[in-house]
Order: sequence, then structure tokens, then C-alpha cells
Amino acid sequence: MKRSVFAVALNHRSQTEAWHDRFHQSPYQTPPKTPVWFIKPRNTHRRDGDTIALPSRQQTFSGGTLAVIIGQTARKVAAADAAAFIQGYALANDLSLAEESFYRPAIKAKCRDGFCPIGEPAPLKDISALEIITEVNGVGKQRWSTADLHRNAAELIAALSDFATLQAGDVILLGTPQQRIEVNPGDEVVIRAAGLPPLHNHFSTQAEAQTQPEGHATLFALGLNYADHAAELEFKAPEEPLVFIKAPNSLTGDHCVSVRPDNVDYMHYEAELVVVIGKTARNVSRGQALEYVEGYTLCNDYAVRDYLENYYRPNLRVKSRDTLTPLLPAVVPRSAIPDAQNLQLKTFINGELRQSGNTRDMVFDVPFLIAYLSEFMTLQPGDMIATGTPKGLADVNPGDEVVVEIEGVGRLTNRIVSEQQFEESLK
Ligand SMILES: O=C(O)C/C(=C\C=C(/O)C(=O)O)C(=O)O
Ligand SMILES: [Mg+2]
Repeated sequence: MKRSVFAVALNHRSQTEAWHDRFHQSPYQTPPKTPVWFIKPRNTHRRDGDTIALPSRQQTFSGGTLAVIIGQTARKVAAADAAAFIQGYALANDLSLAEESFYRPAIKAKCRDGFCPIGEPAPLKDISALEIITEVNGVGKQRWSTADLHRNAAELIAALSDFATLQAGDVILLGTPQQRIEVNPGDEVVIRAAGLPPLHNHFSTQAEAQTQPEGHATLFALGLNYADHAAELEFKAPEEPLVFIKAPNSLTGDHCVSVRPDNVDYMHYEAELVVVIGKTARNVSRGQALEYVEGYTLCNDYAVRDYLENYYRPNLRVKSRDTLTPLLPAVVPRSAIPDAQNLQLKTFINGELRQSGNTRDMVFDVPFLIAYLSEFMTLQPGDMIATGTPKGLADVNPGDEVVVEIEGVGRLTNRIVSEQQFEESLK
């Protein structure tokens, strides 16, 4: 089944208590006002009974949690109505390396292969104070209650479905306490809760042979991968790639509309070269990286910057809203693009050139990005990397026609509509 697994950080009281002082200092300044969403992409998905390979040099921590399984399309659902959109619940493990920062997406810590096993679902009537128990090698190591979450399942469905349409089979992980449980090769971990099938996983140094995972292809995106763009947002160019993941609900195609939320000041277009992975890539060197590229396309990585908070920047509310990622479906084969690091990118608003740059100015080039990601996770055929945007951001408004273009790759047109126009088009 194709499904998106959304997860929320900092939803357990013990986490916000532990981070309280840090969240009043730089770069955070204030505690988060909205849920801090992240995505567990398909390479992390595993099932009950699967063996999970642990990274060799870093300590991994278990994060037993409850997964809410969505039963029907959910869009702008009020918390009071959310129960009708829940098909059931399952136990899950939001595995992670140590959480040292909440400032940028913790892809390296949370999105490693196998870092999200989810058990079999079951209906449950009341999850308001469900005890989630973690046992390692038969010994109880942790017990926590969903009563200690800041937001319950209904409130999270309401918050997420406000900007992201959820589909049947999508999953929301409710969060974990600050204290996590170490897991080591050889461990048997069982997550239990009354009324749900337990989730058993064996941990090892060896990965089991994986078939092509089910689930949506992952669209990785780069933040601030052009130094001139970083400067215009008053950032320094990054020293390590800033990777985030765009949720599938945000994707649209050529000649589609993108919705500008009401009452915002900054909806920015971003023309980006997109690399499409052609074959499974794990621990690929820079020298070999291009052999794993099927071809190239382009996207417009819209951002509603009013919604930026200094947590998991950029949060899904900024970049993964419905309709905010127009993507050209046609992929130009790698053989047709002799040098992906010398392509002109342009954005036109109502025919006027507003953004212009060249892929030669990427801070981290395509081979580097493939080598970097494949060092800690497996890239699968169909996965994509949106490589960041150059300088030249400007606000767009309902009625604007936005064209992004990359020489030799294509031209992608879309139109901005207001929320009201969009709602009317759905009737
Ligand atoms: O959103 C921001 O302000 C910066 C950012 C992401 C930027 C891009 O998507 C881009 O440079 O293409 C971030 O990760 O904070
Ligand atoms: Mg971008």
C-alpha cells in the first residue's frame, strides 16, 4: 500500500520540559507554536517481525509510539470530527539517533533504512490514556502514557489536514518521550499496548535483503544550496547539505494551480533542478554517483515563509502544503544532459523574468548529494532530489502565471489561486 508516514516531534511533555531552556535561546528563541512535523520516508518502513540493521558507529534509540491509521480522505477536518477519519491504530517504533537539535530536519537521525517499523492495525475505542510499553530482550524498559501528549490524535489530524490532504492508509505517529531506549545488535524489541497486536523487531548489524519498498517515492529537497539564495535569506551557505522531504500531497503537475493561503505576505516560487534516481543506490561514491541517475526534471518548490518557525525548518506547513510542488512529469534521460552542473534556471512571473541562475553555482553538486544521502540511507528508483534554488525570490499572488524553466530539461507552468478560488473549483 502506498502511504505517507507523518510524525510529530516535541509532542510529549517530557520533551518540551527537557528542551525548555534551550528553546528560549538562539537559534530557537521561542517554543514551537504549531506541531513540528516530519516524514518517515519509505526506506524507513518495516513490518512486525522484520530484522532491522543498525548503523555501525552511532547509537540508535528506540521510540515506541502509537500510529494512527487514516481510513478515508481527510481535508480540513475539525478535531471534533476527526474520529470518523481514523481506521484504527498500530504500534510503531520511531527509531532515531540521538536528537541533538530541532533546528533543521533530522533526516540523518530519523530517516535511516528500517527506522520506522509499524505493526498490524486494530480498532481501539479509547486512546486517551493508553500505556505504550517497550521491552528489550524480555525486560520492560519504558512505559509511557498517551495522556502525557500535548496534542491528541484528533488535534493532530486537524492540524495536519488543514494544509495536507490525508489519504486512506496514511499514518500519523503521535510522538515519543524525551527518554529513549538504547538498542544494540542482537536485541529483540517488543512494543506493546493493551488491545493492539505487539510489534516485534530483531536488531542486527546485517540488513535483510529488501525488495523495492512499497510507498511513495521520496522527494528530497535541498535548503540553501545556492550561496546567493542563502545570502538573500540572510543565511551563510551551509557546510553540510540541508535536506528536507516534501510530502506527496504537495505534488501537482504542469498547468495546475497552486493555492496561496489567505492573509500571508510571502509565498515564494523556487525553480529547481530535480534529479531522478534510476537504480538502488547505497554507499555510492561521488565518482560513481551519476550512474545512478535516470534523468532530470524540474519543480517549483513553493514556500509560504510566513509559516516558518525556527524548528525543523522548514516545517511541512511551509513547503508541503497541498499543491505547492508543481513537478514536470517528463524525465529527460541523463544521456541528453551532458553536464547537469551547467544549466540555466529561470522563473517568469506573468512573462517577466524574475529569477535567473545556473546549476554551476550549487553549493553541493548532484554527485555530492547522491553520495551524501546514500551514505546513510538507500535511494530507490523513482526517488528524487530537488537541488535547491538560486537567488531571486519574490512574492506571488492569485492570478499570477508562474513559469519555471531549465534549459534542456523543460518548462513548467502554473497559476496561483486564492483559497476561495480553489474551494470553488472543487465543487
Ligand atoms: O525556507 C527557508 O527559509 C530556507 C530553507 C529552504 C530553502 C529552499 O527550499 C531552497 O533554498 O531551495 C530552509 O531549509 O530553511
Ligand atoms: Mg527549495
